[in-house]
Amino acid sequence: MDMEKVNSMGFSEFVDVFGNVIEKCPLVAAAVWSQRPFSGSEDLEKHFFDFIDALPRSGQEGILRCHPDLAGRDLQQGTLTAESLREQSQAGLTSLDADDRLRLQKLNAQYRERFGFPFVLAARLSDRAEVPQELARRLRCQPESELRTALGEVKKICHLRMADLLGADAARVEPLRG
Ligand SMILES: NC(=O)N[C@H]1NC(=O)NC1=O
Repeated sequence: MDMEKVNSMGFSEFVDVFGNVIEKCPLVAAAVWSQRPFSGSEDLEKHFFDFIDALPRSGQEGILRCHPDLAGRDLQQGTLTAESLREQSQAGLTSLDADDRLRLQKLNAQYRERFGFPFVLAARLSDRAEVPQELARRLRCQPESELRTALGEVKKICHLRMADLLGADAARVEPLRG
């Protein structure tokens, strides 16, 4: 999909296409639509990131809370979004044995108890061995820095989902840097 096509989208189509680049937060796409035209994929992405950065802490925590746990209840119940299922599957989290699943669920619960929001990690950039290690490491971080880390992961997830939607066409319209 090229940027000309993106810039020509009406509101409903834009929200349909980009509504889940931030998990279960179509409001972000709804707000970004009014910023068009976009000069390229980086510009489009920057509007999503700027919106998140400008939110008060309660809004940023709200975005984190829209994310399903990794290897959690939504996966067991088959209620993940298509994007999240694909990401968790790529990281090998859909084929954990019962012990590993329980271990991750306990760590997820400890994390939520400590920080008040779920552990968020770009699963496609990780794997089933790394996820619990990273979770255990981040459990020891300070709340302020952990909020920033978690939002950084939301942005990585957004970047990858956007790249899936835009493909190479959008990259081609980016200005060359010399
Ligand atoms: N909890 C959490 O990180 N969930 C997200 N991570 C990811 O890659 N996809 C998700 O849904």
